[in-house]
Amino acid sequence: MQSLLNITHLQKKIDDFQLGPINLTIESGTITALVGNNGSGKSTLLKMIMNLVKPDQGNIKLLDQFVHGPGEDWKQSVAYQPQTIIGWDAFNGKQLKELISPLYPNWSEELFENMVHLFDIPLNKKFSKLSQGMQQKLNLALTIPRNAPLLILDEPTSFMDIPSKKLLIDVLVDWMDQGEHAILIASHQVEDIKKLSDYLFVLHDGEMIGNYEKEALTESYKRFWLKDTVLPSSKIPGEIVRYNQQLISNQPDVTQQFLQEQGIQWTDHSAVELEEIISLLLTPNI
Ligand SMILES: Nc1ncnc2c1ncn2[C@@H]1O[C@H](COP(=O)(O)OP(=O)(O)OP(=O)(O)O)[C@@H](O)[C@H]1O
Repeated sequence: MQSLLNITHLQKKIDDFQLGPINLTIESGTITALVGNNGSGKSTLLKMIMNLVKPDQGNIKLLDQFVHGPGEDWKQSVAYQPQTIIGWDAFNGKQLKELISPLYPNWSEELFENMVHLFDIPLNKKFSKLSQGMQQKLNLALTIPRNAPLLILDEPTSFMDIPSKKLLIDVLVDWMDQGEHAILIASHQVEDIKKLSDYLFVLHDGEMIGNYEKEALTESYKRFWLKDTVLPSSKIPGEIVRYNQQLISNQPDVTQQFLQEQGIQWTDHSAVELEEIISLLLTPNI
């Protein structure tokens, strides 16, 4: 099967910051959350996919076309919402829609109008006069209806109020049901990641930590509540972290076997919240 996005051995150095090597494949029908600490390279990676930043090494293919090659047909396969938009300030929403919509053959006027109504976006106000949250909403209403196979969103909800964030999740889930689509979304919002994503692509200080299937990731972490026993000072197999009588493991079966063998008793074990798992992945030196 042909992948929608294929990134291989991608590397970029900016001053003393090293991004990659990165390998990532995205298939149609999936949502990938791009998760990382501040300055980990999320926006830089998205800009490289959009050919706005040149990689030092590696390749990016969108529907089998090299993004950094001579052709530009790949641009029809992707809709991108950057964190900040330059050049829109002097235009109102209606004018922006008239400028943008003819560029996209699959543009859905119906979806645009629905989003304007849902988010109560004033189309006659200049972009520069809108609040930051309203700018994000208009930006989304001008991006999602392009109906490109791959939708790339860079922190789309950072200024949006809580009800609007929930509405956007519904819009994106509906949009995924409407055709052969995929989403790559950079986000620090745990709710977005929890509710939307099938995969979590995790970056830490430019290094690729992994691309995890969300359900498998959450199932692989367990918290053991230990009885009042003295634990060995060395790391227990599977141990990620321990605090007081709690031990978090990402290989619960191995940990459980070790505890049994050592006669270390525990009263219970429970699931670990995705938010805590992400924090643990992003603090690899604990
Ligand atoms: N134009 C630039 N000039 C110099 N350094 C840059 C430039 N763009 C990015 N960087 C550096 O690259 C690194 C990654 O930045 P990037 O914006 O990609 O991170 P991020 O993961 O999106 O961060 P955040 O979560 O804070 O939005 C940072 O160290 C940043 O300072």
